[in-house]
Amino acid sequence: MNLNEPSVAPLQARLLSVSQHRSAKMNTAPEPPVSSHNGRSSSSWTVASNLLVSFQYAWTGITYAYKTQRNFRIHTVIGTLAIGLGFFLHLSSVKLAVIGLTIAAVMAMELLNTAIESVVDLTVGQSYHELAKIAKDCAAGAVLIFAIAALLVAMMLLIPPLLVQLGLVTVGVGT
Ligand SMILES: Nc1ncnc2c1ncn2[C@@H]1O[C@H](COP(=O)(O)OP(=O)(O)OP(=O)(O)O)[C@@H](O)[C@H]1O
Repeated sequence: MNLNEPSVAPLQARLLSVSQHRSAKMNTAPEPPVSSHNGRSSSSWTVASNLLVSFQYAWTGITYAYKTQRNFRIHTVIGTLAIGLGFFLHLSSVKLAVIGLTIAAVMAMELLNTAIESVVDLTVGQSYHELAKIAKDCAAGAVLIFAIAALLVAMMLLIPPLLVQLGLVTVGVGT
């Protein structure tokens, strides 16, 4: 393909834009750990030998997402505040469970989004590909849907008893 053809110009511009975006992101987000793990270099890997090692791998993924993904940190903080508020308002255990599950679902979605982004980047690198865009946009859309649902759930379960607690509503709503 001749990259100087006029029809390729938009593609080149898009490629440059994505490349700049990736570079900017790489300046703010730490790269995955490259140090040795369990005595092995990061260029080798091993199947988890037991349940504890599996948990360690999972925890590594969670901490990686926390360190590198701003949205994951936001969800963590908001989720912690929502659960804390739920306890403060003496919500029933069922309502606390619903809030907890909803928050967990959002954070799990964010982890899957990060996983998909990593696999896409691993596959296409810095090059622009329409399927890479679709994969990343759909993964981001999935997170957005869950985040909106979590917000609605939290509003429905937390706001009525909060208004009662603040004395703004006197009827027995909520808890
Ligand atoms: N290789 C690619 N080819 C085409 N488009 C891409 C490519 N990489 C990223 N994009 C586009 O750029 C957007 C941002 O991609 P990026 O990998 O930076 O995600 P992000 O902004 O870090 O997302 P999140 O905030 O969910 O972590 C994607 O949603 C996609 O539209």
